[in-house]
Amino acid sequence: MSSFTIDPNLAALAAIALFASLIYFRKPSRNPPGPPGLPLIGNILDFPKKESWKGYLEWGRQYNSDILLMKVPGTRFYILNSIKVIQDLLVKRSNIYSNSYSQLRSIKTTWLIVFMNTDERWKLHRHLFRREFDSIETTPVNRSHALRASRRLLRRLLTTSDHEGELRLAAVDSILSVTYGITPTSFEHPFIKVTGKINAIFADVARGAYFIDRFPLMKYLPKWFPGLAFHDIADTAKEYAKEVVAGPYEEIKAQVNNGTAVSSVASRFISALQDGVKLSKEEEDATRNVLANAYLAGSDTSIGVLYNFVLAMAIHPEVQKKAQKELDNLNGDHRLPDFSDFEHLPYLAAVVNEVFRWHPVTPFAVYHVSTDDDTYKGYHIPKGSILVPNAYAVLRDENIFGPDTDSFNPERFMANTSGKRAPEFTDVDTAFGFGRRACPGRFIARDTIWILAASILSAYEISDAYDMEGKKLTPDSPLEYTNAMISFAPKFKVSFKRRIPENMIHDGILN
Ligand code: HEM
Repeated sequence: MSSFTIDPNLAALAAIALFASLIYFRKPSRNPPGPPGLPLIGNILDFPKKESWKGYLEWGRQYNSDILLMKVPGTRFYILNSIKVIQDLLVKRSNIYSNSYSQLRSIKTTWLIVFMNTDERWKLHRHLFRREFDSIETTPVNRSHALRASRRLLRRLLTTSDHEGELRLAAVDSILSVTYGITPTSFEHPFIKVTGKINAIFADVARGAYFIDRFPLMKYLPKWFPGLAFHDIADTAKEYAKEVVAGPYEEIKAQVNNGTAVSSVASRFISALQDGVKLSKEEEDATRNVLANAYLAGSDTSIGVLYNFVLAMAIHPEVQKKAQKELDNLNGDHRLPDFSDFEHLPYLAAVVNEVFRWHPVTPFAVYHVSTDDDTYKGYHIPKGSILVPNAYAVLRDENIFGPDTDSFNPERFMANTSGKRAPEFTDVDTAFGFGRRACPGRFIARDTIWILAASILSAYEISDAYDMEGKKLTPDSPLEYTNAMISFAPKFKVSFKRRIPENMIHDGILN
């Protein structure tokens, strides 16, 4: 029998040669294009200072790519500039692209859904959100609150000169009525005050976190290090957070006990508990959180959209008149609109869609973080990368929404003569984020904005938009929106002129 032996030295050499050739011939992992940046600090100095979404869209054109890379030491930001790349990654591969990104996590905002990672606890919160804000049982009650809030706004507009304040109050009124049955008459309401303080703190922390975004290694430095004072502010936020989550909940519990509670998400929940429905501690905590989250996530966003609506109407009187004609043809001067009118007002629906599209209040939706290494179009995307979906870029895409997407034109959402709608998407879901994390409040958000828009247009004519320097605003006026996660129009003033008998507005108040 012949024996075959391998020289161990030769075998080792062959293994090394094979390994080296694998490394040598391995396809180099490519990066998407993007601004080159500087050694050591990468792209830290490149991030646009104003309306970043426009800058990213411009770079996309310049580098002829719908995916861009911005590197800072320790972190990679992938800018996603088209619906295709957003759907390919955040929707089709949502199993690895759905974690949230937040430096605020360092301040233990564990009750904020938007900053939770996609674990079982997050799923429970999303489930409760869906049940309370998007179900056949709850929608009619929620809508009745939004309707009442819109009627209260009409009455306040009769006498006020602070239109901006009244619009803010209306958005807050609607969301607080739905969640807690609370109808605030001013911003002095304690709950609004404490959430205002929390929001201010988040803004401060986000500013502090700005440096951490760009120098992630800073998070390992001690608290006393200059620039990290936000850690202390964060401790205060924790105290306020307790008030936001527990305060109104206890108030409604007392009302349920003494029989004065108005039907709301909170009162339904507390009544069910008292009727013997058994819940785990996690479920009870999650419900309390959902209530507070609805207010925090839903108020500033709704306020921003409402301002955009009023601004668009003031600078586009022809659009306003067309929507009013549609409303007048349906109800004339005999009644104010309600949700039963929705199907009969297609132009108004198009106006509301166009408001969400024209200047999205969340131009980047919310950043997502990847939980695994991935390859896309030959590009390597390492675990822990930050994905920045440019919703603004999608909402300005002429292949989807038709020509001249910088202009405010509701017709783009109307069926054309062949019965086909112009845009590929017949609504603006894109304005509400992507994949598993898409906004769970979008149904109540749309309802709220729709009924406010229908009510305001029925009862008032909006005109004479001026900026704060007193310059008249027109469709051609440059409007610089705030460079923030929730982006607001520059401040402006308008006039509201009543167009229906005053008693109709008073009679429209519902108890
Ligand atoms: C008015 C217009 C609104 C806009 C434009 C808007 C937009 C968004 C966006 C873009 C996201 C992030 C989605 C993503 O990660 O991809 C989000 C998340 C969220 N929104 Fe809204 N939103 C609005 C109103 C509301 C309202 C009224 C509520 C509550 C009733 C609400 C509750 C939430 C919550 C809880 C999240 C976090 C979801 C999660 O992380 O899983 N939003 N919203």
